[in-house]
Amino acid sequence: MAILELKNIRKSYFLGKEEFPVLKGLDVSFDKGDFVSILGESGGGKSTLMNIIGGLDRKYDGEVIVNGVKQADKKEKSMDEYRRDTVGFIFQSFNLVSYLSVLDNVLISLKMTDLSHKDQIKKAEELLTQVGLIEHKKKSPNQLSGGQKQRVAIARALANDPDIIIADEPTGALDSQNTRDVLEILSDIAKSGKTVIVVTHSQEVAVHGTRIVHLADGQITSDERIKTAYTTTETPREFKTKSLSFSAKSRMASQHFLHNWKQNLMIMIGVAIGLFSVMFFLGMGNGAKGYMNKMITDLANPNVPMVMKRVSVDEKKKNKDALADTQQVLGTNSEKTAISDDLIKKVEKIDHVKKVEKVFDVAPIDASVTVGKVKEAFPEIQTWSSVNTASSIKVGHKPGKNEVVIPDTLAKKWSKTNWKNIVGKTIHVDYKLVDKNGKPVSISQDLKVSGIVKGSPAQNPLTMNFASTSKTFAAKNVVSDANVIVPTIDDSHNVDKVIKKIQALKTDDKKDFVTFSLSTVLKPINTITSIVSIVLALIAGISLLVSLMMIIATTYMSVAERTKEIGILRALGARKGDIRLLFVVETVLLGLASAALGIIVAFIGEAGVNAAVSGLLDKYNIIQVSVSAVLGSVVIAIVIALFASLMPAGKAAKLNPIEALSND
Ligand SMILES: Nc1ncnc2c1ncn2[C@@H]1O[C@H](COP(=O)(O)OP(=O)(O)OP(=O)(O)O)[C@@H](O)[C@H]1O
Repeated sequence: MAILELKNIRKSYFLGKEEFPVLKGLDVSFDKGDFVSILGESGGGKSTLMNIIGGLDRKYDGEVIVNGVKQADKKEKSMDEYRRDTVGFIFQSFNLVSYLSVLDNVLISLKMTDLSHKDQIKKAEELLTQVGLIEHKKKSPNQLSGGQKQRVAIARALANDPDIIIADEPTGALDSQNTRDVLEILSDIAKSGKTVIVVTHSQEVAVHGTRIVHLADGQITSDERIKTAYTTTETPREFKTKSLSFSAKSRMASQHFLHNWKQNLMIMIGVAIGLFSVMFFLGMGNGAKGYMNKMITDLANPNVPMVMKRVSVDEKKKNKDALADTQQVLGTNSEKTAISDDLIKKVEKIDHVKKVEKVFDVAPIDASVTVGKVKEAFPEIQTWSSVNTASSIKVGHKPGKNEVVIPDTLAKKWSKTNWKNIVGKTIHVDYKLVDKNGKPVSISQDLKVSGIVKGSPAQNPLTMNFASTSKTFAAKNVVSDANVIVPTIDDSHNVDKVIKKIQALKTDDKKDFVTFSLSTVLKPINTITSIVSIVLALIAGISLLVSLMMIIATTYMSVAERTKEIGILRALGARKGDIRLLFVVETVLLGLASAALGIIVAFIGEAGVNAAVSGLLDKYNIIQVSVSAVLGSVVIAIVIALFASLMPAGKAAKLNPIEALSND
């Protein structure tokens, strides 16, 4: 039975509206085991006929019947399957894929089968043994002679065990010895029961076969049988063909990526610089924000607000301005700023408030502190509360009964070298306050130093214990109610909520309190730092647009360079989508490699800059590249790569396989 029948095949090319008929109602059929040579004058339509037989051309009239089954729908998908399953191509110019080894070239076809990877390699090696090239399997095509290249191409054409082998001038580029070798192999293929159809101008080739068909003016003009077709007992194919798997495509993409490493490295450096800059500036923003927060929170707890009596009579004044009014009189007018227990209870009742501590913040008159032989003035007395952080104490602990925490510069007045030893020693303080009758009273106290904080007595308060200070004040008829209260809030997320409620508390329609919270000071600082670092990162990100253009341009170039390869893959049965994905995967690989490089450089830069400025910033890491910035840069790289590959990969997929194959 004929394996292939062509009935009334008509094919015309059109230039504009003008029709150029090439095949004009051609009828021919081919048997199993036949070695058919198609001869004819140049331009007679031989290649056109081969493209139809090979399933590369779908635009013709007439019927192609394969194994008794009419090629009915001629849809792209069924033609891909047909090429993969039924035909094997051999070209005059070999058409091997230059960046793949001899073995990998044969494997392309085998990757479109359901054989295991191990069996695919076994089969490829058997085929290379069959064509006498097994010892050359690791070579690249450009390390082979013309005859060897054609034998690799034959092995590749045979790999998926097709019924029909189509060869377009297979010996056209070979010397006589190689021509003889190739013809022998083609005869053997026919003897194995396959149909070999060869287009040739050479009489030597033609007489080697079993049948010679002449084509002229779009018709078969003669059909001469030289020998009977070879007969063999059919051995059924031991595998099925299938489309190229994702892993096979990924492997090919990575092979080309590595082959093209120099060009890819240049692009990677470009993209990596952009990604590095974005990560670096965001990391600098994080670091700067963190450093400023640390500086401030080392001094006081930002989640603990300070609450003071509102003295302003103007109810419309915002908290910020009313706070300034209170602060003007806070240290000196204890009557006006004293907070009664009833008011404290109001704060205690607010949701999320765990406890309320009482604090004095007073600015005494004629205040001096005597440390050993040195007497120093000091501006302010405060009492310890949760506002003060334990970490602010460099040596010692918070003040207990009749104890005081002093600034370190004062401790250094006592002893330059052994200043820490002042902890546990007693110092003397003298100051004046105004009592309840408005009369100045002198207070003189001996206090034990319990701890040392950073600062100077000219600017920093002496920090005492509330209970004992309150007692001292009461003994001198000085107002002993706190003038500051410090609520502790259960969770930092509730701070703003509680502050708002405190600001809204009223007695006789007049607001009770003003508040001061470091978190409100930190907020604008953090916002500004974030904005600056994001703007810098965005400016750096512009370079990523340049990278995007660079990848688009190089992928287009790559499609142009690899047009022939695309044609070969399509001829072997790869689908449009396979071609698209090959380019997309390779570009995504490029994106990922760029991201990896960018991340490495960002971490090196981070470590370098942090080490360089560590001395200036108390060992604080001013560059802090975050995990989200790292993950973000990977995502950006992938998105850029996908976006950049979209158009070029689409173009590659749309290439007409016939035109792609004839590309020089
Ligand atoms: N894509 C095309 N568009 C228009 N005309 C075409 C196209 N491809 C082929 N032709 C024309 O169709 C005719 C047959 O071409 P074909 O390549 O099939 O001839 P051939 O017999 O294989 O020639 P050769 O022996 O020189 O390879 C030629 O006149 C050619 O110019």
